[in-house]
Amino acid sequence: TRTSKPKRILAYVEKHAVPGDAESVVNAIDAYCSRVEWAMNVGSDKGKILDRVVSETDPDTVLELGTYCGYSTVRIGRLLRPEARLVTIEMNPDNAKIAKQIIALAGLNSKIEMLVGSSSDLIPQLKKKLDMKTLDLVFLDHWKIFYLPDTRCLEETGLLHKGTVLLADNVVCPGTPEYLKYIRNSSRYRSEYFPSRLEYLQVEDGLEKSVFLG
Ligand SMILES: Cc1ncnc2c1ncn2[C@@H]1O[C@H](/C=C/CNC(=O)c2cc(-c3ccc(F)cc3)cc(O)c2O)[C@@H](O)[C@H]1O
Ligand SMILES: [Mg+2]
Repeated sequence: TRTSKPKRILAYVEKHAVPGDAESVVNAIDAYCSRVEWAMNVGSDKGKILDRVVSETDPDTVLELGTYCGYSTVRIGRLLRPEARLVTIEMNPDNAKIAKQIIALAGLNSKIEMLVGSSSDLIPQLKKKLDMKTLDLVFLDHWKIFYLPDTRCLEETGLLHKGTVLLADNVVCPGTPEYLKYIRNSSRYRSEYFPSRLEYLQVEDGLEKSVFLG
């Protein structure tokens, strides 16, 4: 069937990345999306901030909302300890299929589990399904209107603990106004904005890091 952008990204990664080398997978996607066609990966500028937050948090359990092609999934997974676990949720089965192959190529299958479905359906099941005690880090990068309802759901299902870090992409572009208004005004979070650039462009964007205070 006709190719899609995720399929073209996978083809480029298969050609240019080194199997088992997660760094080369990240670099291959960045090379393709900066030279050939733009794609909504967190990218290397915001990716460096993501790397620092992941390393400082040193999480045992990570939840990613919105896998897309798996760029940030691999970016996060490559920094996790062997016993750490990353669950990534993706509702588009075509994207999930591509991302699974990219994650496998990066050699990260042992640390990463992908759930195919809507986050609003799957978050309530996380607690029992994966024996998820609580989450140490959540990376929000799915449709921007879902950031707030999913955060509320995470609170209500008891998946957040004192110190859980929420890291949200695109709080400037495309923007997540309702989420920012809630999280910055809530006494249950301490938030910090990290200014950066929209992936592969010179447009302002940034990440919002919010620590749950319990
Ligand atoms: C509730 C639910 N459940 C499960 N999967 C879900 C889900 N909601 C979405 N997904 C999945 O996640 C990805 C979608 C990501 C959405 N990201 C963006 O829209 C985005 C857009 C830009 C952008 C910036 C400037 C422009 F001019 C145009 C676009 C940049 C970005 O970084 C983005 O992340 C996609 O794979 C979708 O299936
Ligand atoms: Mg994004």
